[in-house]
Amino acid sequence: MVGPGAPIVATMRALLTSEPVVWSTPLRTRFRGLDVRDGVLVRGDAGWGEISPFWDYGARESAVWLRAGLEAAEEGWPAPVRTSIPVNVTVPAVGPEAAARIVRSSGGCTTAKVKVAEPGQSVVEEEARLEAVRDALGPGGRIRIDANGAWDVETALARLARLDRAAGGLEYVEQPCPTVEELAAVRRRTDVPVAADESIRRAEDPIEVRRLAAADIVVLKVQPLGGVRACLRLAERVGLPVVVSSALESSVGIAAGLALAAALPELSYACGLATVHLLERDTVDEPLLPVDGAIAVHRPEPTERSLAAVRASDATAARWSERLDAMVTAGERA
Ligand SMILES: O=C(O)CCC(=O)C1=CC=C[C@@H](O)[C@@H]1C(=O)O
Ligand SMILES: [Mg+2]
Repeated sequence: MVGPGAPIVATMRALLTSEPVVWSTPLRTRFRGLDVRDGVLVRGDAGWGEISPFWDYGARESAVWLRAGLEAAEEGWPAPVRTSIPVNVTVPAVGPEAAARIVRSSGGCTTAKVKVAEPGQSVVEEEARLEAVRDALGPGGRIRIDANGAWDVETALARLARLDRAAGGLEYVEQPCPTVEELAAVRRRTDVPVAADESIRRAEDPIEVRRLAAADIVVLKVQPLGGVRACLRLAERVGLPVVVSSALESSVGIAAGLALAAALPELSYACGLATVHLLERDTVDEPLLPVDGAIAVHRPEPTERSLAAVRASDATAARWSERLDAMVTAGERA
């Protein structure tokens, strides 16, 4: 992982004195073990940037997220080559009725990404979720699943056979196993394409995925990878098709994901950027949600009113203030 460089650290200090806004909202559905999402917004000459590393990320890893927020606020993003980004609906590890409802109210998405391998759930529950999603999408829809690295190779192969059948065909499986070597082993033994997520965003060397032929597709997330430009460079080096996905940000952070998806020279898969519906409240008045299965590339501005609706408690604000300090310090040391 690369840390922020020296010039960025100076900018950071300057920005952090300009009153970051700390926001917080409950989630509508528990996701990634979370019931609440919170973070910081900073404003610079180029607009608003979001800094919202998950709480289980340490200061050094979070310093990379900080750099993405500063890029948004201070520099802005490279010119777009498209104006609209096709997106998937994200289906958390919910029961079949809720899964179908989420797909039907997704704003016209024809691709669904379904969470599997939730602790405590059985493969039978996963099959029921996938069957319900297929029914709701119809035969022309695409279904991808995300196991967040929960399986070993043999479990992955056994689950993929069953889940591929239940889904009526899988577009791909995201991060079936934790390591790059295991991803490569799964890929050699299944026809279901493999996408790398954690093996890119939490790896010491993301290019390992390419070197070991471990994936057909890479998932890129702007904040954990340090910004739109860093992701564009990585996409070029890794040389595989890209799916831009969110880190469950508010619309300010999602706008950076849209900017990346809009600037990539090629984009052949729907992106995982339709996650604002998972949040009960948003940092802008008009959230970045899909219409006809796509989100228009733009950058909504928070307003006084929208920020008042998500303003965090004093206790949460104090925790973030301490955390930002730790991130800056970790960034300076990197
Ligand atoms: O890709 C999507 O459809 C939405 C984003 C998403 O699934 C995730 C966002 C943030 C944290 C992750 O656990 C999760 C993922 O693993 O891809
Ligand atoms: Mg993932």
